[in-house]
Order: sequence, then C-alpha cells, then structure tokens
Amino acid sequence: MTESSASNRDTAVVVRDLVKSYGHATAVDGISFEIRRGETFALLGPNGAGKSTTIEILEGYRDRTSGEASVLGQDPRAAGRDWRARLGMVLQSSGESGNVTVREQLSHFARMYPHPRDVEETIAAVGLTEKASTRIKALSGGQRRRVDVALGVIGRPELLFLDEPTTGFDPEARREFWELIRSLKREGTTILLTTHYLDEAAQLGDRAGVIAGGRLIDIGAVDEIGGAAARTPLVRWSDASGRHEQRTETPTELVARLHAETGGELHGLEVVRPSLEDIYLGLVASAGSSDAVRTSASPEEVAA
Ligand SMILES: Nc1ncnc2c1ncn2[C@@H]1O[C@H](COP(=O)(O)OP(=O)(O)OP(=O)(O)O)[C@@H](O)[C@H]1O
Repeated sequence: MTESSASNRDTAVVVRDLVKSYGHATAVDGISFEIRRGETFALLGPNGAGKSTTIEILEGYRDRTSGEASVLGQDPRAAGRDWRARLGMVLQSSGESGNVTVREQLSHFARMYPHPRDVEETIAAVGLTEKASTRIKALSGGQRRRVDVALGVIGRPELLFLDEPTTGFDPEARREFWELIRSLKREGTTILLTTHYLDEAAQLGDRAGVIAGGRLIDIGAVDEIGGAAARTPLVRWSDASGRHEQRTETPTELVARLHAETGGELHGLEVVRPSLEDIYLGLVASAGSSDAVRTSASPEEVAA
C-alpha cells in the first residue's frame, strides 16, 4: 500500500496553507491542520476569526485564494454529488422556515441519500417527536435549529460539519444534542465542530484548533491545548490581610500548609482547575496582544 492511500484511509480532512482573501482583507491567513477519520475536531476562535470561511471552503461552497484542501480524499472545489452525499452539514444560518412539517421535510431529504437514517428515530434524537406534524415555520428558533441538526445527520454522513449547531438551544436541548453527537461518534462519524460554547468543545472534541485573525494559534488534544502551564491549578483563600491566590501543581500540599499555619478553617477556599474556556481566553488574549505589538507599535516604541 502506498503512503498516500494509507493516509487517505486514516485522514478525513487535510488543510495546507489555506488562504482566503476578500479584496485587501485576509479572512484566512495560511492555516494548516488535519482531521483523522472518526475524530471530532473543534475549530474555536472569536467572531470574525475565519472559522465559517474555512468550513465553507471545505464544504465546497466557497472558493479559496490559495493553499490546499482535501475532504474525504477529494478537492472540494472539484468534487461532485456523490462526494456531497457523504457529507452532513449544519450551516451557521440555514434557519429552516418551510411550509412543510418536520416529518415531511426530513422524509424529503432522506430520499436524497443512499443509506438514510430512520426519519422517526432522527426526529426523536433531536427531541422533536411532539412537533413532527408541525409546520417548520410555526416552530420556535431553537426548535428550527434542531431541524437543521436533524437534516445534517439524516443522510448518515461520514463527515459532519457543525457550524455553531446549538445556538438558541436551551440547556436541556444542548445536553440531548451532546448525546446525539456521542452516538454519531460511536458509529465512527468524523465531525468538524465550531462553537462559542467552550464546555461543548470540551465535552465533544477530541482535538481543537484555535484561530484568531485568520491564523491558527494553537492546535492539539482538547485536554492539552494551551500547554501544561495554562492548566496549573489555582488555589484562592482569604485571611485578615485580604484575598490571596497561588498557582501550584501540588494544591493539596499548599492547602495543608495553609491549614497548619492558620490552625483553623481557611476562608473562601477554592481550588480551581482552569477550564477550556479559561485556557482559550488566555490564548486569544495573548494572540491579540502580540498582534497589537506587530501592527500598532511605532519603531520608537519597539526600540524602547
Ligand atoms: N463575503 C465576504 N466578503 C467580505 N468579507 C467577508 C465575507 N465573508 C466573511 N468575511 C470576513 O471574513 C472574516 C472571517 O469571517 P468568518 O465568518 O469566517 O468568521 P467566523 O470565525 O466564522 O466568525 P463568527 O464566530 O462570528 O461566526 C470576517 O472579518 C468577515 O467580515
């Protein structure tokens, strides 16, 4: 077996030096990453970072300015209907609003795929059983978003693109959605997810890439991103002199020492392990501050 056929078998998405410019503005500025088959990859970043542009290029809906992209072994620019039938897409703003019922819409889409999922099971999986006979235009915003998700998975896709899938979901619906995604993962579906809910990325993602200003600023396993130092636990407590905090790899030891020193209850004691959201915010803030140095400091300021 050649190396390229082995890597095709193991890799669902390859992006190399991808660039997308709109006139003089560069939305995606040379990003590279791979998604292995069966993996859930979370693409994270602030508004305008370039996430949707990247996803739309991979879906074949947007042309790229330069760089390479391969999705299920094909260049999305040239791929056809058979390729598209292997993909599932929940676009950022599809907002289904038809005059047909939930069941009719899903049945219609199911007929477009060679091996669709069962319509009633899919409706149940997105929590819309009671609304199956309701016209889509009469659903709430969050319920319509659930229809988008159902339409994205009805074709039993090999690769599922989820662009902010749970926007507008109530907390219970978000947890039901996570269960649906976990069952798709168990079936081997490869997933590319963008979300502003960092707990969602932490729950579902195997690996994550963080982009800011069109550039990839970090990539790695969800529980390793940002590096070990960013994950160091933080101990906070109060005493007569005020509030204190200290980062330490050995929080138990620190708490024991403080307890021995004070000889009593430690007021306001907290041991905090930084969440993915804390780590993400730190990464994006430091990317922003290095951009600021690069773009706004005068030569004198830099020399100083
Ligand atoms: N059709 C377009 N014409 C010009 N600029 C565009 C176009 N589409 C997107 N952009 C710009 O490209 C940049 C990246 O946008 P993109 O939608 O990819 O960001 P995003 O990371 O998905 O943001 P969000 O989290 O808000 O969805 C933004 O600055 C946006 O204004």
